[in-house]
Amino acid sequence: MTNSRHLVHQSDTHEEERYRVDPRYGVEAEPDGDDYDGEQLDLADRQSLRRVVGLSTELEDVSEVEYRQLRLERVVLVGVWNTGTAAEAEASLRELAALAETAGSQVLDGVIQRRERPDPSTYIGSGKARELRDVVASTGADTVICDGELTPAQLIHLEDVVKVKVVDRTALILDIFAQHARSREGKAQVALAQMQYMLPRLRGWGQSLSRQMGGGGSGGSGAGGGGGIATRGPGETKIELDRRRIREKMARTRRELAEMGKSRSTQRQERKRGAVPAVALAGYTNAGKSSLLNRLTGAGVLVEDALFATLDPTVRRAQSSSGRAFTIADTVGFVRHLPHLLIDAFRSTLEEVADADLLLHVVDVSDPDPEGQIAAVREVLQEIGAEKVPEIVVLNKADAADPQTVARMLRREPHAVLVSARTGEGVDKLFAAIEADLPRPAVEVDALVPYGRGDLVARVHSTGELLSETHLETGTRIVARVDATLAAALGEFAAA
Ligand SMILES: Nc1nc2c(ncn2[C@@H]2O[C@H](COP(=O)(O)OP(=O)(O)OP(=O)(O)O)[C@@H](O)[C@H]2O)c(=O)[nH]1
Ligand SMILES: [Mg+2]
Repeated sequence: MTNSRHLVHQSDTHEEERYRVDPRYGVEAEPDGDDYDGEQLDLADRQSLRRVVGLSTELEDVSEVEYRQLRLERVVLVGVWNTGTAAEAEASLRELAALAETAGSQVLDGVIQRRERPDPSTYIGSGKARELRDVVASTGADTVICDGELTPAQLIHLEDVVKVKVVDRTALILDIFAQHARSREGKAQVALAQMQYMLPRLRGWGQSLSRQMGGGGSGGSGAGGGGGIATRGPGETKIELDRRRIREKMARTRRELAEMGKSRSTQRQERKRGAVPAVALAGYTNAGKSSLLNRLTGAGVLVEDALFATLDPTVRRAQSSSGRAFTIADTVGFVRHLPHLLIDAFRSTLEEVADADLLLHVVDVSDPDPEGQIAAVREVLQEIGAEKVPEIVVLNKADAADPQTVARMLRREPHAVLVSARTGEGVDKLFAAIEADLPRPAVEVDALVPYGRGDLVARVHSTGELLSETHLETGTRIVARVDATLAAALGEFAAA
């Protein structure tokens, strides 16, 4: 079907979805009597869904179409369990609860349903949806959060039954990211993901446009079911405008991000040219990446017992035990079912990880299911093309971990180092492991450097791998592995 208003109008009685328009337009979509009777809320009920416009200030000027704001809500969680064990389903819902709390919500209750696959219409099926409505009513919740990604139609149908707003995991994670983004790049990345999320949902609402005239919102021109060009009302123009403005803003944001990505990659190239190896921290959210960065470098990076505390990559300099310099980058944490549009939006940040010489994959070993976290992180690593980067598994929070879990993890991940960023335990071993795994500079040199060229000796110390150093009468005899640039600089002093 084409995108034409006209066609949409003609076929809209067959559409499954219902459509909404911001009540402030005065053109709240009218139920189409034929199709939607039983499920339709009346206008008052609809408005009692307490819709709030705009997910973040960033988006407010983009679109005035309604959006499901999450902050400070009283929520009930609902999950559909179709694979894995009951314990896994529960763990997933507990994580959803932690995410909801991170977003500022108060979790009142959680419901899990076993189904082959989510119900195409209401996600949990109509019977369960009615049960959920009772839970919502008895707890006084104002929001339901589903542990998955729902289609716009599922969200709307479920809302009609439970009579409060329904959001999905993707929207929740987007909201957390929006609250936490600080840098210009981070904000732009989140805004892009939010706009992408909104666009298909806008289309649904936009399709009610043909009813807007008949709905009386624009002064009752009386077009009724007539259709055709004449039915295009101001509301329609407005939605079209919103949609176009979102697309334009998305294009603009993409261009800005591309620019920022370019300067980030230039910086990275420069670091590369300086032959300073790049180490990146990666891992599940709340695993302790920022704490570890602070331990390794003394950097004052925000540490918080919250999911997704870090969204902006921080790059710091550090030194291995033998004095070799390397950079170390903190990054955004990963989570199960990280929305794809976020991975896309954060691609340039995540390139920091894919381009690293060495990954420190930080795992919270005090978690009941560290294996699940590792699997989720590796899935994302693969998606961003970082699966070939050498990796050290860092089992963090040793101080709080169950010894049996630790033993199990050490057996499972032989190339792992057990540490506690909190107590400092194991950090020396981690430094030694990093040292051993840093890429070896390419060229072996043997040079007699005159005492006047202490700068070259210092460069060998900080960027090369020193094999031997002897102080002779005429200068310092150095045998070392260094990168090509430094090898060239040392060329004129090559020992015979
Ligand atoms: N007991 C214990 N707690 C730790 C340790 N390391 C970090 N934590 C705590 O774990 C929580 C998360 O730490 P962060 O360093 O913010 O974790 P992160 O991986 O950077 O998290 P995000 O940026 O949110 O993805 C904080 O409350 C830390 O104090 C540790 O070794 N032991
Ligand atoms: Mg962090």
